[in-house]
Amino acid sequence: MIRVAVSGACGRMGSRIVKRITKENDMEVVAAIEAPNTPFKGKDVGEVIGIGSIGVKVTPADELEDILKTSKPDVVVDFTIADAAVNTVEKASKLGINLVVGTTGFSTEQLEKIGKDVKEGNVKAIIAPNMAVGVNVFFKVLEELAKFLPDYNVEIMEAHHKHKKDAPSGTALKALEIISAATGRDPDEVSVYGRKGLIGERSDDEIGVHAIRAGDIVGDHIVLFAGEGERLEVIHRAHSREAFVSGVIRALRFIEKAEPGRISDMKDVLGIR
Ligand SMILES: NC(=O)c1ccc[n+]([C@@H]2O[C@H](COP(=O)([O-])OP(=O)(O)OC[C@H]3O[C@@H](n4cnc5c(N)ncnc54)[C@H](O)[C@@H]3O)[C@@H](O)[C@H]2O)c1
Ligand SMILES: O=C(O)C1=N[C@H](C(=O)O)CCC1
Repeated sequence: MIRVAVSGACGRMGSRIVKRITKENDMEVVAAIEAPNTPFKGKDVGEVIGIGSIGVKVTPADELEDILKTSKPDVVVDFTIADAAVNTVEKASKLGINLVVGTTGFSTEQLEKIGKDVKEGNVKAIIAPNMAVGVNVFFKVLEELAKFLPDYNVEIMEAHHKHKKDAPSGTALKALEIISAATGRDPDEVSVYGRKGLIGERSDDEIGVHAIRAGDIVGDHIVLFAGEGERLEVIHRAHSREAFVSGVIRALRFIEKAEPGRISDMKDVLGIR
């Protein structure tokens, strides 16, 4: 039985992850962590998220270390916000607890600290900005297309719900990273985030990245490769957050096989080379 602690347990993703785990026969929720000021402290997380009591109470994040020591999870799943996830990784790594992290919006420095903590703790960690199987195939398609179309102009567009706090999406940034690497470009040099004013002609090297926030859009990503007289558009549309949750469940079943001390991603989980 895989013992799972969920951080962000009452959020859009965390609540769906808790709900799904309760339906699986090889895993169980042993801790539900929420924001330090959560109004749900001490309440049964199942009742909070509307599935009925599951016998696990909501714990505020300032008690994270204690609840990890007492609940003894095999894995901590984090779908929170960047600052919180950095703390989750630090505390879990020090306690030798494996990690599945879906949170996005990390700074470069935060990603470096996460990598350092995972290495020092020699824990197994699966960290991915998008856990949907289709998106990770989409990433592979982008890598191959970029190699065949190095001279085409690339624009990356993403659309998410109005509640999303970070922009552009972690998925869009990963697409930028993949295409840049496949075409020998430095993403920090070529990325252009939106455009406004008398900006002059577009350089061929630049990669546009554009974020739309509206309504209840679950998650759309469109990447276009535009050349002379034609363009290719690769599109992924998430219809439901269940696409991400299914990826989390796959990651939870994979993690025992992951390499300790390094950050694995969904390519490792899905066997995509
Ligand atoms: N990797 C993926 O497949 C994937 C899919 C969806 C969302 N995400 C990312 O997951 C994150 C959460 O998305 P969401 O839509 O669930 O957001 P959300 O705001 O609905 O949920 C976040 C939850 O974290 C809680 N929280 C805040 N600070 C905390 C702390 N210090 N400790 C514990 N919990 C804390 C909040 O109270 C909230 O309940 C975002 O970064 C988003 O980009 C990733
Ligand atoms: O709902 C969100 O927030 C999502 N964020 C991920 C990202 O930032 O790439 C993708 C899935 C949805």
